[in-house]
Amino acid sequence: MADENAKIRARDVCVYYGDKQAIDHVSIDISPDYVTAFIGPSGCGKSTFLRCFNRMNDTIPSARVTGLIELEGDDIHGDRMDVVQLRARVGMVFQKPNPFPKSIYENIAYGPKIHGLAEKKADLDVIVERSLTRAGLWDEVKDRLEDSGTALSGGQQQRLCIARAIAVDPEVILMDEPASALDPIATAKIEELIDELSGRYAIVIVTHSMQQAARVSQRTAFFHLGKMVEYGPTSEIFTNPIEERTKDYITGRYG
Ligand SMILES: Nc1ncnc2c1ncn2[C@@H]1O[C@H](COP(=O)(O)OP(=O)(O)OP(=O)(O)O)[C@@H](O)[C@H]1O
Repeated sequence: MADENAKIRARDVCVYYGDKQAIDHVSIDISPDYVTAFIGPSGCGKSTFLRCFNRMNDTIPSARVTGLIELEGDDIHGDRMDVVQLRARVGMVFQKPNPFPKSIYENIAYGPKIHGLAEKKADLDVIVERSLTRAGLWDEVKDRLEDSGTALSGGQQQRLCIARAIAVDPEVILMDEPASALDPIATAKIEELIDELSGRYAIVIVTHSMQQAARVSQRTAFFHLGKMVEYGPTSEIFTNPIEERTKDYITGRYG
């Protein structure tokens, strides 16, 4: 399972909410060479584990994370790790699009400004155009950059959120069911976008849809009751799983 190109290395990660254990000794490498999908029945811990990678569980008072997580060899829980910086390097896209109640331009420009990535307005303009172009949204919004981000359609808002994550030059993008609130056409656009972004960024996607996991990912991790039961190439997980629990899930016996 060790991957020499790994951006993130997680080893023996456990997560507890108070006394309740939600993740039980999970180890995985996350590489930019492929899109990784986390699948499994509701409540198995997919989102909890995903949130470990940029310390989003820190925002939940009862949550406690143990084990080792490294980003490019640096312990993300180490004293030298700046959490704001970490969350720029490991960006996140949520289930429900959550643009800031600001203009389309400001939604993208805000991160680069606070991270000091642009000195002049002209530099910011370049970042805004590049990020929106990469997120497949530029042509749709280039004439209305001053309109509010919240005035866009749901699918456009989600691509705006992806552009916002891209704008601060992340190494990893975490996506927690990014298309579950979208219609099939908007979903297809997000899936195309994931395909285009893969290779440039290490992408991890939590999804309830096995069809979506099969379409967008090259590696799949199947979770059950807080454990990572099986991990491997997506095609093998879906056609020739080793574990009985994986077989039961993908054949629809539970979940
Ligand atoms: N903030 C929280 N406080 C307490 N328990 C939580 C919290 N968030 C999640 N849990 C519990 O941790 C376990 C894993 O939840 P998690 O949301 O990570 O699962 P999931 O696989 O992503 O589920 P779903 O597919 O339904 O989103 C569940 O038992 C859930 O009830």
